[in-house]
Amino acid sequence: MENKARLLMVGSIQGNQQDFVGGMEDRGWKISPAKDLVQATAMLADAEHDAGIYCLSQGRTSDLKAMEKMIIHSDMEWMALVDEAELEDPRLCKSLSKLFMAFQSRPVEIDQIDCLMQHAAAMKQLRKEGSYSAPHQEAEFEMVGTVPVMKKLFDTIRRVASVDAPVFINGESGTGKELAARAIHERSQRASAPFVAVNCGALPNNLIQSELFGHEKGAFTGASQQKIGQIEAAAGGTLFLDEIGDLPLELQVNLLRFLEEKTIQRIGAIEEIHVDVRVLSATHVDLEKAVEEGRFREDLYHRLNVLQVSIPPLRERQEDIEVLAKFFFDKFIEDKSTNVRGFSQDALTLMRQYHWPGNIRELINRVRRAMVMCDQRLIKPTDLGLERRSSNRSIITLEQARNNAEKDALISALCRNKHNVKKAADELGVSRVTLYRLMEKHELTRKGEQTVSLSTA
Ligand SMILES: Nc1ncnc2c1ncn2[C@@H]1O[C@H](COP(=O)(O)OP(=O)(O)OP(=O)(O)O)[C@@H](O)[C@H]1O
Repeated sequence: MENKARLLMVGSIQGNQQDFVGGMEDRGWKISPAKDLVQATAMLADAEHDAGIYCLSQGRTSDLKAMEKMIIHSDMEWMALVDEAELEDPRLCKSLSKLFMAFQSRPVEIDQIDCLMQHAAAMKQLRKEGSYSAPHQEAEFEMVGTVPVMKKLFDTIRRVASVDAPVFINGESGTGKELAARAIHERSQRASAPFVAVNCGALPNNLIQSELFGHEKGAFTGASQQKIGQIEAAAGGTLFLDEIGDLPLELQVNLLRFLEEKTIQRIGAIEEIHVDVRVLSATHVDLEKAVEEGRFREDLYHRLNVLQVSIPPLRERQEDIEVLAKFFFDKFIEDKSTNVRGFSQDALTLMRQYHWPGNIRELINRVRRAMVMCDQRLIKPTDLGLERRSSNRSIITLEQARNNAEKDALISALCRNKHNVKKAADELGVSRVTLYRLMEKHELTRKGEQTVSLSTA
């Protein structure tokens, strides 16, 4: 009896309720009947249920808001039982399509209800297993990636973390440079000391000196207090200088001196202070070009660029787009009461085709937006607010278009089949050997069984 799946039944089927309950129990269900929403909410708080059936009673559509609230918070799938006439109410139809996995018009079809509710219970089970198999997703500073280039990046991060030399991180805006810097710090011997990030491009020139080096009381007009600079604040730990290319030339000299001598002088101070800090820096501009053009000191460039970490743009990590989108979806679903269950195939295809100029930061915002905009169970392309690639990308040849389509089809089949090559090949109607050849052609990973992630928490 205890192992029976639990079905919460709200309201009355308006037929022979006893027969229905008996029939469902014969089919292996344990029914918890609730006469109204208040009782149902209390029962949900009291015990875990596997699925729900909501019996609407005519003239009670005023309860829609309360019903929506209960269903959204219930963490399981529901079906509705309605009278044909009720389907004429557009508000009710909207709620049905948004909140329920299915509905049935009276009179009841018990076998069909049993079948639907079994699907519902299976979905709940699947979600539960999914969340248990990915405990790493709770880590605080976490980099998700499955493609070979990301695995290489994780390996580089691990290696540079174990050495105490300056690291130069380069990558487009929003690719994860700061996250990589934190990952290096968290994995280094300095992990228990502070990690201080300074965006050199965000501060006006006259403030950067005092921000980095600090000042003494009365050092300049307005310096009413002594101020510890960010370099000193990072003592013993790591200083991350983002947008280093924006550092004014006169400050580049001071930074170079600090890197060479490991001492700083607060503005207005006489003595020098020894500070032990590891410097990581990053830029999304071409620093070599800045050196050539005389905007960045060559000696400082070489000082900062002892070890390098390069982060590829998202559009070059096509296989990761879906993984990341789902990763952020799962993350946000925890803090939002939403009935959205995931992405439609069309939305996933569009995401793979999109150019992602803002990289992962943009992906995060698109997923957030889509979860708010979505009024159905699966996110649609329009919810993402992305333009089709064809409208904002350059002209491509027919061969490139074929190649792109082929790659998209491979990625979709592999993702759908959890990287089981045999199943993906069957689905695509090719042999395993052909699929391997095509994967090699498109540089797709063979061992994508699990998401590789670098967790620094
Ligand atoms: N591989 C990844 N896995 C999960 N989240 C990521 C990954 N890379 C970046 N992010 C997230 O994307 C966002 C942008 O990352 P981050 O700020 O590190 O980028 P950035 O390259 O430093 O950006 P900018 O150039 O604008 O300073 C952050 O919320 C970060 O947590």
